[in-house]
Amino acid sequence: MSSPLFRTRIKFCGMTRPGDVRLAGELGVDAVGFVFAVPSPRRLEPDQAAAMREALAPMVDAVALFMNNDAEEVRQVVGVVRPSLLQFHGDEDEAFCRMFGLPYIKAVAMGAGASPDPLALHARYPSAAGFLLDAHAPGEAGGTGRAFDWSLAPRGMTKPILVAGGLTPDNIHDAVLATRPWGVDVASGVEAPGEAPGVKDGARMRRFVEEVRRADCG
Ligand SMILES: O=C(O)c1ccccc1NCC(=O)[C@H](O)[C@H](O)COP(=O)(O)O
Repeated sequence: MSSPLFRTRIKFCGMTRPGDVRLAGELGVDAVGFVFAVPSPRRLEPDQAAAMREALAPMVDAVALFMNNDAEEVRQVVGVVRPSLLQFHGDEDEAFCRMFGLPYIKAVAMGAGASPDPLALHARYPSAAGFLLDAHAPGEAGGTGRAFDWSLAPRGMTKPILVAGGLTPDNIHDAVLATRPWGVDVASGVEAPGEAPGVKDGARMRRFVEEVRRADCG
């Protein structure tokens, strides 16, 4: 997608500290993600995420991320955290994804050379607000720091596409130019080296945003 007025949306995922959430807003990031997927090292309890939501600037989306969580847990998170968007990474079907009455993004596994058919995706999830192309293989968790082959990103998707997986300040410029997505999503690529997963690095966050904006001008 390119137009003089277009800007690539940015989501920082797997936030675990209020200060990182605050900085994301100041940097002009469009959305932050709170992870409730059981296998994730970035997993939060609902009340932790609710506390971090308080640090969120106005007009920045709070996204709640799930992977095969049961409906009761999703409902509890929706009630306590009040996300504006849901993101599903598991085997959830259309009926499950839509039952919470919020817009949702469905993650699509791009690992192991997968090359999904856009028509089939739209047919399977007609109510999805968009799709997130992530580098993990089917059945695996995200947040791996691995990239997928961007040339396999499906073309001709009519709904917004987010590209994710292994994005960093060093490769995001090329990733945006290669895929021209609606948005990009990053977890480990803006984290502080040597720190626990979820601990973001202010300088990396800033440089990531700068590089996306540079690509938007290209
Ligand atoms: O981030 C996680 O720990 C995670 C766990 C289980 C399912 C999904 C998860 N993250 C999803 C995301 O949206 C990440 O931003 C995406 O996978 C990219 O991660 P990274 O390669 O670390 O930038």
